[in-house]
Amino acid sequence: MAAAISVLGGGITGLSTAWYLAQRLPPTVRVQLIEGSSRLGGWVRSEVRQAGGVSFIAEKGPRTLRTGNSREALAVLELLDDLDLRSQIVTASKMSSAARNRYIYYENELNCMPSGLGSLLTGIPPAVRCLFGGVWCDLITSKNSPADFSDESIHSFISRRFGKDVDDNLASAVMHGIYAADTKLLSARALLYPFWLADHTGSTGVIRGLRRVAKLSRAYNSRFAIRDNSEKSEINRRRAQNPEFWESVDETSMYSFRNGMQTLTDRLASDLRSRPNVEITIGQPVTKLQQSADGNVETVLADGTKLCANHVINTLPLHRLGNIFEGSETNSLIEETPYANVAVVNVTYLAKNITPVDGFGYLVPRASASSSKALGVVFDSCALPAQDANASDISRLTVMLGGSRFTELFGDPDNASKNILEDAALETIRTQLGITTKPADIDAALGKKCIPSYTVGYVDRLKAMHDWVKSQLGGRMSVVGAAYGGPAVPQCILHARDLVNRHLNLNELDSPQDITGLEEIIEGFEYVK
Ligand SMILES: C=Cc1c2[nH]c(c1C)Cc1[nH]c(c(CCC(=O)O)c1C)Cc1[nH]c(c(C)c1CCC(=O)O)Cc1[nH]c(c(C)c1C=C)C2
Repeated sequence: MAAAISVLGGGITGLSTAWYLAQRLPPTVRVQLIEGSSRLGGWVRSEVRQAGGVSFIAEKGPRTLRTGNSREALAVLELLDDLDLRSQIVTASKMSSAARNRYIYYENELNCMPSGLGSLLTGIPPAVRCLFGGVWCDLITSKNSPADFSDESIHSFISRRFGKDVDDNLASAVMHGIYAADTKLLSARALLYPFWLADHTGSTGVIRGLRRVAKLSRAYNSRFAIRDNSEKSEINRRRAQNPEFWESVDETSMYSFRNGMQTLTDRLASDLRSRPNVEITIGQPVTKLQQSADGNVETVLADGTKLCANHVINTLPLHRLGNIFEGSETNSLIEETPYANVAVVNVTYLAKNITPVDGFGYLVPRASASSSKALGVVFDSCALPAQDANASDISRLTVMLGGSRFTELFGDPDNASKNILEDAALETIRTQLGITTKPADIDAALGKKCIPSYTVGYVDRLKAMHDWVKSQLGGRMSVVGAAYGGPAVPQCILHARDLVNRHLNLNELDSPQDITGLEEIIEGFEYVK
């Protein structure tokens, strides 16, 4: 058999994994990308819609990317550079209202989050006041963690150190905006690691402990910070080649593309299609993964086709993994990781500046949950006005509904009614933003099981997953994606790039490599007291 690698899943992780492989492997090695649904791109979906004679974009999944000097932000920028997408970018400058004004819906008002110490001088909104008491609480409260514990919920951790209000008013809102999940379930160890470590490894409280912890969390931080001279010189080379682009990036706080985020996945897909060593199969879910008689990996598809490869890189979500390893025991990460259901309702008005305030949008904390079915609202037109170039007199908003309360509020996600979701979005806009105008367009889409929840015990379960992956298919499988290295688009892309580099550094893809893709993530959570 000629050398081949299979990549399972055609979302942003699968596409970028296949792209890095195709880019870096010799053309004699085939890359097989397999997607079960009828389209590539996964949760990244930018729909072009029309109303009142104008067309506009409705993002159904992630909608913006951040700039900055982190490895993940730079990995995306490098990828855009390679895909020649620089001219498609639309940006929000660091001085824009979208970059500076982010709100929390608290006590029936939009509370603007401080964007620096200066902004505190103009008044402290009610939602933020608990922070001062919270800091004081941490400074004066002696160590109060149980002697022997390995993890706790974010809610428990924050309440214990900073007071319950800091979670109820602020942290729960932030976690809604990232994971669409409840801090009572999410893991403090996994998601607030430096803070958790400061508390866990000392007796001085979290804030005083952070300085000491900088050393202990070096392995964790090294996942996010530019590592060595070769990474630095690569960025410098690109800066010298395209100085205007990189200087404009320095002024930017976030960006997307003129025609939405799908520009990125579409370009990855079209680039892959143009490569003779890449084969793409869509519309065929994987039903089974097994070792073939010659020791390689056989991917069995729904129509019975068997694709053989020397190695398989699995980007499928955890809830799809269990049933393709027939007869083999799975592990706790696969069995116990819940995924959030989020309804994304795009609402468009034929009027400019319809929101009472300018900004990125707002998040709803637990403290306001009883009066809100929404997790938050994004002011899309305000965040990236350049996306409305074809229709300057419109306002696009996105209402996010559901999360851990989806079933309680809207019933079984499998039977969720589009009308009920759209009505809930309009009610949110009317009661929270005071907008009573009829929209020109409204469209709800359900992201069923779209974001993995890193719940309490995640780090230990990740280690079990590492051992399990190693034991499968004779060491010829690795995993990558939103369930492991973080759910953000840049995290998925960076994880894919790091994994491909790790594989290629070993060189011999036709023998078992024993790389799981989880090594660095697990190392990040290790420390010596
Ligand atoms: C479909 C809804 C999503 C919610 N969270 C995510 C999605 C796709 C994933 C996500 N969102 C953010 C991050 C952190 C990384 C980052 O760039 O900051 C992740 C992993 C932050 C974020 N939250 C919202 C936006 C517009 C962004 C920027 C990145 C992006 O476009 O996804 C708004 C928002 N997202 C969700 C809710 C409930 C919400 C509320 C206003 C859930």
